[in-house]
Amino acid sequence: MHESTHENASENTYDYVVIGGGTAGSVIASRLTENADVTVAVIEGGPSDVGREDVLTLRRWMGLLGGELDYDYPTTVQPRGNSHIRHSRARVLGGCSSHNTLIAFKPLPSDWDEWEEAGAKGWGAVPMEAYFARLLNNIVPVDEKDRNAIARDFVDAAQGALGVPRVEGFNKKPFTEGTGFFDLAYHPENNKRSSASVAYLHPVMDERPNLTLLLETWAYRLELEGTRATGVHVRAKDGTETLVRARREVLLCAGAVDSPRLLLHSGIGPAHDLAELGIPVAHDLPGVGENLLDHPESVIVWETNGPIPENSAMDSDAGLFVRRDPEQAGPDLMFHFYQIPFTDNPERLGYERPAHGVSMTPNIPKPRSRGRLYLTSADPSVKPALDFRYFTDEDDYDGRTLVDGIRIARRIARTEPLAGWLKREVCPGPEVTDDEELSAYARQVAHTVYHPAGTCRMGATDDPLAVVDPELRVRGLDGLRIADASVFPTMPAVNPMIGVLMVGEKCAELIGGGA
Ligand SMILES: Cc1cc2nc3c(=O)[nH]c(=O)nc-3n(C[C@H](O)[C@H](O)[C@H](O)COP(=O)(O)OP(=O)(O)OC[C@H]3O[C@@H](n4cnc5c(N)ncnc54)[C@H](O)[C@@H]3O)c2cc1C
Repeated sequence: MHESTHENASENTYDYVVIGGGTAGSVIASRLTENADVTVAVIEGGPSDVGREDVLTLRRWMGLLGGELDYDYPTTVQPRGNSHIRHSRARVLGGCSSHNTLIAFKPLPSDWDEWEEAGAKGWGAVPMEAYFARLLNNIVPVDEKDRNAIARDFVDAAQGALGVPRVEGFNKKPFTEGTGFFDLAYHPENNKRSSASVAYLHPVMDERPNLTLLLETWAYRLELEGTRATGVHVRAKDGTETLVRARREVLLCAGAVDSPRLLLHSGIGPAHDLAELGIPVAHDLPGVGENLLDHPESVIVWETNGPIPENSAMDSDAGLFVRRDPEQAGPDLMFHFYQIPFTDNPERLGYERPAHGVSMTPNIPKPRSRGRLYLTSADPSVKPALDFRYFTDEDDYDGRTLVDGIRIARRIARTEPLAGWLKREVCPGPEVTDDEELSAYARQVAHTVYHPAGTCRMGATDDPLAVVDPELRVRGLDGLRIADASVFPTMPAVNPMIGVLMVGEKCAELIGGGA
């Protein structure tokens, strides 16, 4: 790794400038620098994760949320949802793959095919398969020693109650339903993360003089010359401001919140909104910040008869997919099973956290509500507004899905061998039974699975609301691609990180800079 001194223009010029050393950015920087003739600078807002046990130990993930390594974005008031949700976004090398739970699902064929139908030509299931095979992360099933007895009994009870298949290895073949332990990107022998940074940057960062990591450095405005992006203005930890230049391309990988945020502050976005804030319009691109997607979830909590065994990979190691509507191409309800009482949101409504307990968190794989990210100030240090418009879809599909989720969760809880562990339902509580009350509860305590996406969505070149074309190039500009969760045209039914890593792999190939 080369240390930059910010001294002069030639030192601050690289072939490629990657903004955001997160999940997708780590993949791209690593792949591009396989070619020793190519120079790459990574602008990363956070510090290195090297040697940081608090980051590298998967099971410590919850301790990172809301802390100094979290950008911690609030949501706007959600009239039909929970206005108190804080969206964790990691400020550290590896990005959210350095503080997430590393559940590793290859997106389903129907997810990719939906992208292709949305105008992302070349992103269908068949061509995308190759990128999964390339991933360097250690993707393995939850190890036997990490399989907690109550999680095993949850899987048995889910299978018994619903008749869904037991799945051992969710990535082996496409599924519509099933229950089992997840695949995780981790090293079971020491519970170490196999994040994007661990898998892609750690093995090479001290060895490649063509890779420069500018850590704790914040990108606040793109440099445009006419319609060409030529670099980015950054501020280092000590306050020094520099222009980092790209000879070939700028690659924006700052995530679903910060990629559109940086575009907007650079005058790239809906012209009317920018003008209202006094930001000079460089390029009118109405889709920037639109199509804000997420996987919303709710929670149902039980007190257990006694303590739960300690062993686990990360306290939510098993889950369940259900397809209520056989017309759907994939699952339409998903559950994480937590071996802990997850009462953060219910406590606001007066519920108490039991000493020992478990939770099921039903979520909506294909939510229909769409939100929007926008700026409220021309000051780049002011956080953008995130209006997810949770539970606002016309037919209340999203709200109804969570009600179904609570009912299904109760059926599983009544079924052995899980039933014998459970003392009582803490929240919403057995007395809450009618649809309206369940819906009100489910939405008030709603949480996020932390999957914001879609705010710079990919689409056909002539789609006026697409932000990037199928080669990830920002429409109407040169020298600028985006590769991260923001380019998702639609939400995969499964957890998105593997999809983001695959976007990174494909982006590196599109650039053609690899070895
Ligand atoms: C708590 C949590 C748990 C999750 N669990 C799972 C899971 O188990 N499985 C799963 O599939 N998905 C999970 N996810 C979602 C998944 O982690 C994300 O969708 C994915 O990692 C996003 O990758 P990205 O490349 O889009 O952005 P990120 O990984 O967030 O990368 C963005 C990077 O850009 C940097 N950055 C941003 N703005 C700037 C700027 N202006 N200047 C410089 N640097 C900047 C950030 O510091 C960060 O490193 C979880 C997310 C969270 C938060």
